[in-house]
Amino acid sequence: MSTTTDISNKADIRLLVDTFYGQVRENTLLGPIFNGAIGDHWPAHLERMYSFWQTVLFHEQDYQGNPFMKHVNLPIHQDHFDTWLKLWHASVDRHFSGEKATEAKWRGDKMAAMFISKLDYYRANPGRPLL
Ligand code: HEM
Repeated sequence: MSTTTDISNKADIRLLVDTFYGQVRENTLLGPIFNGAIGDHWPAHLERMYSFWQTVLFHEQDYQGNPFMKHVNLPIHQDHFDTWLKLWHASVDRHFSGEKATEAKWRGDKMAAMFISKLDYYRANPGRPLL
């Protein structure tokens, strides 16, 4: 029998996001990229990420923004996304199980795949917006 419960409220999202970015910051591949871009704005970044996942998982319009464009100029490739996903899945599994936990991992997978595909396009076609 499972000993963990599902993601069910904003406190759960905070725990998940805090766990994930705690791992990210210590990761030798991802840590320098995040710390370089975010500097001393971690509290603001975490607040945005709580809102983002609240919107994605619970359909509450808490987050507004254009996540992809924040990644366009970062030096990130497949191996960074593989590591991001490994840490994201591990953070979800560490605390939660159930429908929302599965969805959180699935959404991470889909958005990472979409980011990689769009990054490939932007790098191959500089100055030519997709839309
Ligand atoms: C290689 C993997 C990734 C790296 C290194 C990365 C890095 C970053 C960094 C440095 C920022 C802050 C940018 C800034 O404030 O200037 C950011 C923001 C963000 N990232 Fe990522 N990211 C990655 C993958 C993802 C994925 C897969 C998702 C979606 C599930 C995601 C969602 C977001 C969102 C929502 C923001 C906030 C955008 C805003 O401020 O409105 N990231 N990311």
